[in-house]
Amino acid sequence: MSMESVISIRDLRVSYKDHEVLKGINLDIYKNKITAIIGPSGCGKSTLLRCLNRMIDLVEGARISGKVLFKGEDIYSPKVDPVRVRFKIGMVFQKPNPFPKSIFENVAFGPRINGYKGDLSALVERSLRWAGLWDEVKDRLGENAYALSGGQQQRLCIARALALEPEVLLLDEPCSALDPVSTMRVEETITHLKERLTIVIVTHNIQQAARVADYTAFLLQGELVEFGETSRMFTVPKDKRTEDFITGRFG
Ligand SMILES: Nc1ncnc2c1ncn2[C@@H]1O[C@H](COP(=O)(O)OP(=O)(O)OP(=O)(O)O)[C@@H](O)[C@H]1O
Repeated sequence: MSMESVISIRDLRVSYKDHEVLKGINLDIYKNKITAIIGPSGCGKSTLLRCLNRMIDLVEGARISGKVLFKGEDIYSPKVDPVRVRFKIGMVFQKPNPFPKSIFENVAFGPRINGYKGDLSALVERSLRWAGLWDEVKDRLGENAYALSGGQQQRLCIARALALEPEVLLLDEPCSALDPVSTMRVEETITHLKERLTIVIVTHNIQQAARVADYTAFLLQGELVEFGETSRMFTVPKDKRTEDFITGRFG
């Protein structure tokens, strides 16, 4: 079966001032799959993720070259509006960052300012269901989001991203601030979500990649060492450096 690529990364290079941190990355992100980006601290995982929806534009001093094609169109083309890109390719960050507003408003806010014409309550409910949070919050939608636990806040941030109906969701170490039970809930949520959209997750946690990812990309010092199906890569890595990393010899 041939896989459909949603994002194609071609010879992507990023420098911060004179420091090149991504050195010509070529990678395809497949539709309705979960792709994990792993590698030791500082290898460029977050930088790569930020390039996929032009969040990198907001980083002062970052220079980028190469192409990121989203369904065939280069998102760095001058005629592309980065704000629209970020609607289509949403992002969830390491630390849950809900707005200091009600649970309902956190999810409704984006679609409303974006001129959503449909039934907002239905959209909020649907997004919270997809994020696996509805049952826990349905009777307290008016409460401040800060009253939720860290893990619930993170699922709320996922719901907030989903309310904009993205086709791809980028997650930057979404569980690193969470306890093991909350981590498990977020992982379950992500696993269900791939039926509806495409997911790219940066993780420090190799076990997490093994648990959730269909495909894994291993980065080292700004280079893509290896990419492939997670099950294959974690059992028969092609590169010695991949083997050393996943068996915990470094990183
Ligand atoms: N805004 C910035 N300005 C200058 N250098 C930066 C900036 N952001 C990241 N870097 C540098 O770029 C390199 C890659 O950083 P990046 O955050 O992408 O790596 P990472 O693999 O996500 O790291 P970690 O796992 O520690 O989060 C590092 O050397 C980092 O110090």
